[in-house]
Amino acid sequence: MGENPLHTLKRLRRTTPNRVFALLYMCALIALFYHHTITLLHSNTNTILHLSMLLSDAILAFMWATTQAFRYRPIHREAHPENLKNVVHKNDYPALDVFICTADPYKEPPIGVVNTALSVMAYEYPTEKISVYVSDDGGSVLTLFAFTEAARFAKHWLPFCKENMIMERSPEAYFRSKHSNFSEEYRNIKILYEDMKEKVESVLVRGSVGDEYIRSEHERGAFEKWSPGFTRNNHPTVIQVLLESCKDKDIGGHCMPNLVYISREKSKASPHKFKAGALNVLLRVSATMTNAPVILTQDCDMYSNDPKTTLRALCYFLDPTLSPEFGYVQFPQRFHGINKNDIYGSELKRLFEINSIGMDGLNGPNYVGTGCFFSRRAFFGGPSSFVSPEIQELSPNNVVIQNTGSDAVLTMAHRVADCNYEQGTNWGSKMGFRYGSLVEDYYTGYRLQCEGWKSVFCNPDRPAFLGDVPINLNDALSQTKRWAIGLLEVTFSKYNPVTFGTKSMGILMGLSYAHYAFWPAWAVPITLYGLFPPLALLGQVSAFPKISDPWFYLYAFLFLGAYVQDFLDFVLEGGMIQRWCNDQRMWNIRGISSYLFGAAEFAFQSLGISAFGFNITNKVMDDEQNKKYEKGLFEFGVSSPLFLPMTTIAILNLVAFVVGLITITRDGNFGAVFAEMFMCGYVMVNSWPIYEAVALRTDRGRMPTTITLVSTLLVLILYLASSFILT
Ligand SMILES: O=c1ccn([C@@H]2O[C@H](COP(=O)(O)OP(=O)(O)O[C@H]3O[C@H](CO)[C@@H](O)[C@H](O)[C@H]3O)[C@@H](O)[C@H]2O)c(=O)[nH]1
Ligand SMILES: [Mn+2]
Repeated sequence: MGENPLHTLKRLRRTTPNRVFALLYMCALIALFYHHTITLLHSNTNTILHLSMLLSDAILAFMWATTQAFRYRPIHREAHPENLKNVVHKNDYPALDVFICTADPYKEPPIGVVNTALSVMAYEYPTEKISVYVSDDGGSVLTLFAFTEAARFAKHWLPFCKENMIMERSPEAYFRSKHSNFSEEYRNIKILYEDMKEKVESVLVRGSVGDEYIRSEHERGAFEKWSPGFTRNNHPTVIQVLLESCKDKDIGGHCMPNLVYISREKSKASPHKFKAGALNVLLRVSATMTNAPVILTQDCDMYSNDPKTTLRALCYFLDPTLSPEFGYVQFPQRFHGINKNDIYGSELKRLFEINSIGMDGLNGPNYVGTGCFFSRRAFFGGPSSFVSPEIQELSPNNVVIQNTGSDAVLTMAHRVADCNYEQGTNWGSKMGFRYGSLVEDYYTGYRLQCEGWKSVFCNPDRPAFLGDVPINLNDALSQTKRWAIGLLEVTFSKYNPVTFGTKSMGILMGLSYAHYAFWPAWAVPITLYGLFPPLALLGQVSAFPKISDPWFYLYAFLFLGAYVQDFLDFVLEGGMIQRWCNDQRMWNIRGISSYLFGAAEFAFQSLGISAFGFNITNKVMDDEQNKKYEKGLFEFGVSSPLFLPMTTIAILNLVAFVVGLITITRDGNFGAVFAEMFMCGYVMVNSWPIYEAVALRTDRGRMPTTITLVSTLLVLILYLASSFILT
């Protein structure tokens, strides 16, 4: 294989400068803590201020240390699917089971889920080897209806894509990108699609499947499973084989892939474990039907943007030289419809790309919930410590001999989808996707890697998958708030990455996972840096060294060093400068909203005061909001408590800055307050959309008056309180 490798990798040139800089920065940090110590020892005033700054800097320094793991050995990989033919014949490609999760037809419109399914069904891959399993946690007949329609449409769509070598195999994306081809074939397929879409959407609006849409007794039988007592939280299992490989043919007479709809049994009496629970049901049901050795997990909005993606993944699966510990290939989450400057930092480039290439040079990237090809074996214990499932049929090496739709298979499939099936088994603890965190993706990948599995990051230029992003601030922040809660669940478990992770995987991998586990800790320095410099200005005390003090330059170096390096990381990975500016703004905003509230909710839950769930991110496009998003305007609009701290801090810093300016013009000692003024200025620049929303806008997306009023009150309270602390 030497001449025609399946994949290659190269180490990035920035590695050595990164390491040198890390040493330099570490020395600066030691000096900083020395300075903190002497300040605390030598002054007997403003102890709370100094301790707050010390705590903030300690957390920032710890987070800095964790990022060094990502910068230690970043690599770029490239897959060469054109060389696959030298290694294996098409007929010997492994079978592929695709898992698509959806959970609410009103937040995740079924037509979108259908598009995702169609895009993978149409992969450039032997069709009879593909099986698509759709998990519907919404337990909705509307979603099943959409999929019965999709099964029919697929018989036209798959041959159309393959004959015309189409790249966008999600019909919605295809018709969006190509609206000027007027061949008859194009027109026909478009009519079929529009027709399906209209039916699916009108059924959704009506909330039930009308008689006129039911085409056979078989279909009627399926829809009648929604008997009167059927609710999304309490219903029996529904499994519907909509297409059966090779029994069903497309219009050209070729095989269709398997397409199976599953809504697992739900009962109020047993916890369903959200997405991890759904994925484990899919693991088991698919085991009874096809038991493919390769599994692809997909969120319902993440459609395939490149039909050759599975072949890229195969380059790693079929390489005998990769260690036997190879567990999964992760493609980054990438998105469509992000506005030009990415105002909400939705690209999450650091999370999905920059940190991933760093981990790729170690044991491999973390799992991000979607766009990931797993070896089925990875869900059953470590590479050399197989954990056998409770029944032989679920074992990763079991060969299924009966047909997907046969009675025996269906009986078994129903059995393993029961809500009580997992009682007394290893599912969720030692087997399958792991329970115990709202970020089941992060947690599962982490546990697999602790068991010894390695992974690979695959980031082709053309995005392999594209998904939706939240288009209003509240949705965007609620999503990261859920992540923060999920991460804290891991941090405060016995699997904390600093202890358990470093022990199982070594210091660098442990630090990589610790970086995420401690994300919510950013709330502390970001909040304190938002409060103390302006309060110090107002109280005429100093939080930082004066400009004439040599220590000032240490602060300047630490601030600029971190910022410039962050900027370079972003831009060298192909990021746009404007997007970086918004990315760092959103980092600040998340710190004082998502992370702060996530930590608070986690604390309440731990004390038994409240319980949290998985709030699904909205994927419905509101036209008015979308227009504003396209223009790059922040959408506030709702009186969300998430907006309170950021508005308070924005107002406080503005007031302090103005007061600071007045004192400077009066007394003329600019150098004494430069650092505090600079921090206020920095907060103000990042708060620009907030000022706009509070004072300048009149549209529905402006800051609700209650938020502004409460925030102003909070500023007053903070100011009064600070006069007791700062002396
Ligand atoms: O009880 C549930 C809740 C969610 N989902 C599905 O999980 C997916 C992700 O949900 P979404 O609301 O889109 O959350 P995001 O925050 O956008 O998702 C990210 O974060 C999640 C963990 O919080 C991961 O599961 C996802 O893969 C990752 O993309 C969707 O397909 C949902 O249908 C379920 O199947 N069952
Ligand atoms: Mn999502």
